[in-house]
Amino acid sequence: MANHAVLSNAQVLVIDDEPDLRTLYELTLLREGYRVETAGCVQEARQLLASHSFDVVITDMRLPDGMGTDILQDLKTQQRTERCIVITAYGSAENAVESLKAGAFDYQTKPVDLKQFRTVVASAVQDVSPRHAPQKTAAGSRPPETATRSLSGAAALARLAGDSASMRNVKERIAKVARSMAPVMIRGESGTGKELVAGALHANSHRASGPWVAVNCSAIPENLLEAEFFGSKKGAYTGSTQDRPGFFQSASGGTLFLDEIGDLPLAMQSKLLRAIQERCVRAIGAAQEEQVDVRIISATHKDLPAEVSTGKFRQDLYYRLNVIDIFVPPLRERREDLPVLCEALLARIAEESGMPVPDLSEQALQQLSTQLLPGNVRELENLLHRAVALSDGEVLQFDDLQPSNTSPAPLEYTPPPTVRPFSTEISLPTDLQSHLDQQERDILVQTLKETGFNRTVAAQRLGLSLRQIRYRIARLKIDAPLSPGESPDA
Ligand SMILES: Nc1ncnc2c1ncn2[C@@H]1O[C@H](COP(=O)(O)OP(=O)(O)OP(=O)(O)O)[C@@H](O)[C@H]1O
Repeated sequence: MANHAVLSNAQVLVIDDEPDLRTLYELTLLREGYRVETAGCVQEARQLLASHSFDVVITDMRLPDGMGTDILQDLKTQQRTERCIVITAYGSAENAVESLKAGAFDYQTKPVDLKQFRTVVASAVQDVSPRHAPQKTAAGSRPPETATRSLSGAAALARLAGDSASMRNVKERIAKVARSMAPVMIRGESGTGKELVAGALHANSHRASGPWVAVNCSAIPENLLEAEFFGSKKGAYTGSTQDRPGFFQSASGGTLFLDEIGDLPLAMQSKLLRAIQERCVRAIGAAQEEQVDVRIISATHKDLPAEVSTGKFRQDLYYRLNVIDIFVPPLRERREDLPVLCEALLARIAEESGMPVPDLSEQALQQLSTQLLPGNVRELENLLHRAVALSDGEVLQFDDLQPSNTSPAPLEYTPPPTVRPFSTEISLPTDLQSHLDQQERDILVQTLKETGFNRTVAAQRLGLSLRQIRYRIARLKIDAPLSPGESPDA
């Protein structure tokens, strides 16, 4: 019986040169309620595609007059909306990866498992189903379901603040690859926003209404990894009183985000590879394997090719996960994003704490731009959080902002004009506050002496207001005579 009655008029094109297989696929799809047409070679397929559009195209990789990737290429250059599923020979990982890179929605390996085949076609059809949904809206406008979905996808992209060329690239790439099944690997330093990128990929995919399961691989004790990933059955080990789904089962129909993938131990890497290749997992204590339909997005701050070459990361798993690669640049390479990032982060902080959005003065922004921020956007967020918590007015100050010298200055860092980065080679004081107080006192005393103890002129020289310099003189207990005409309690 068809599971997808509502989508029953979806049109599928099957391309395979083996008549038996063609018939098998055709019958399977007809029983699901789809309308099916078939072709035995590239040329025949092109004729059908030229005559009308389909929802899904399923093509064998090797065809008598060309390759399945030729069809993919056609669809791409003609900017057609058909989702393409490529069927590759068993064990031919390169072909599978190649077709995903070329824009295939998904692939299946031979011999095709019909249950899996139906699931994959159903997700591909669902992805394009709005065209077939009852058109309740005005011609040209989107049916409600798609509108909501694309809105949340757009919102997820908008959450990624930044207008620099590199961030625009990242966003374009997200929009481009979100809707395929291809695994994506996100690289970037800690705190650059990799998880936000992963979330935007999910929100813009056809799985947006499915589950989103984010896992920090480095946070799970090694002996629990298998149970956490693949689940466990009741009684599988002492104390397991009920069946527990693993990450794969929980993410079924959605996206599994594997953060810090580089920290996964080798033994677990092999198990993960198998699960990805076979699309099956076996819960601990289970007799049977179960099929899982998840899209994998992984992230790492490590140099995984280097880990591969030292044998710490499996090369085959690396290739499986890294079909599509997205690099999130560090903040120091997109300093121009600082103002809009601050604005977005402050708006978020204010919303979370139910307070009005504080203003960031030019001066405060200047102060921030002197920071190296090796912790990237997370560090910036923490600084802003602190400033908001400590500020008493609506305009933020960073009175005690210190140079970030916790990690070496990156070589390619170019400071913005007029702002000098702090040297990382200063000798570090043991008591920072008294060290800074002493420096401030020396500067004030020297300026006061040079201006004949005229506080107004000294303040002007140092870019302070009269009130500020008076406050500092008092705080640092500087013994300065009053300037002529100045009242002691002014
Ligand atoms: N472009 C951005 N716009 C707005 N907020 C951002 C942006 N990039 C990162 N953030 C915020 O910075 C914090 C860190 O981001 P995220 O957790 O995505 O980084 P990450 O690269 O995954 O870090 P890690 O490698 O340490 O897991 C989050 O609170 C996130 O919301």
